[in-house]
Amino acid sequence: MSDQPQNQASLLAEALPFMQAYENKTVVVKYGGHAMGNAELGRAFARDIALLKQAGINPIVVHGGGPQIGRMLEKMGIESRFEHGLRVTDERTVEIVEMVLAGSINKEIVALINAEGEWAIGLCGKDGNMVFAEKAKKTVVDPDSNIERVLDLGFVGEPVEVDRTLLDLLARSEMIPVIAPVAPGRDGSTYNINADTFAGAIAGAVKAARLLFLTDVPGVLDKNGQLIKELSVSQARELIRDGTISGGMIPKVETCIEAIDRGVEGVVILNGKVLHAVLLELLTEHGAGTLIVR
Ligand SMILES: Nc1ncnc2c1ncn2[C@@H]1O[C@H](COP(=O)(O)OP(=O)(O)O)[C@@H](O)[C@H]1O
Ligand SMILES: CC(=O)N[C@@H](CCC(=O)OP(=O)(O)O)C(=O)O
Repeated sequence: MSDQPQNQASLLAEALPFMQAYENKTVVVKYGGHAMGNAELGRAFARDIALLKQAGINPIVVHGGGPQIGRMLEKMGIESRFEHGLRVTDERTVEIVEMVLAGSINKEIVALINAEGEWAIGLCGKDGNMVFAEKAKKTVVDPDSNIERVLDLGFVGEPVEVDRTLLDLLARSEMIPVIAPVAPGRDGSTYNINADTFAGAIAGAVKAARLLFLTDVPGVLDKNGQLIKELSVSQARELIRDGTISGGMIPKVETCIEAIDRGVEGVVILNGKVLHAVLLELLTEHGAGTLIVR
């Protein structure tokens, strides 16, 4: 029976080689807005992050909050509009985005990790000059006419500079950074950055051993809704082109490709609605989800 003490101890012992492999390495965990919202899952996520830190691994949490921003915008009577998986962000919207992401959601996650006895610190790209952004220059090809057009997404940014000074300092401390995907521009504006893109930039800058994307689906699904366990960069590009990968999965997969190009060792998209998804993926044989490889 799995609840026998020896079985529980065996499970713990199974983690040892994985802990050794990740010791002193950085793992960036992107906690998506769709994976949040359930108290038990939230506590399990926080405990996983706390356990990684205790095991001598360096976790960095980057969080999203798309659905939560959507709900707040709705309350304020502002319509949400997405293009290519990115929220079209005007001046009023960016204020709300910053309030929801760097305010309430960020502090909720910090509180959850601290409740597990650790020292989380809530940040956004503005803190410690960590991330600077520029207005996103997204182009899309219209599938009917094959003509390329530039999207004007307002205050949507792309990270262009990441300074790892603060992150390196925190890695040597007891602190666990929890980062909201909002960053300043050199032009003085505040930019709303897709949390996947932001996590990829952070993971690339610190040369993370692993970048995990916790979302609300088991991974990348094929046309028949079946999980694709491993996906090469060229296969992933084809699935975006033919529309199998759509919506919020597009920036996620594009980020995976860029992160691999920047030297991140492994990138996994997995279901954050599974209890202890992070520990299962990193410290057991039972990793699930889609692994993106070169
Ligand atoms: N091929 C695909 N495989 C899996 N999910 C997909 C695919 N294409 C589109 N999606 C959508 O992408 C969503 C995940 O992205 P997103 O909504 O941005 O999540 P998160 O908030 O976790 O970042 C899934 O819930 C699903 O609706
Ligand atoms: C530009 C852009 O789209 N920004 C996102 C930022 C939050 C996010 O990415 O949250 P999830 O990871 O939960 O989707 C937004 O405004 O919704």
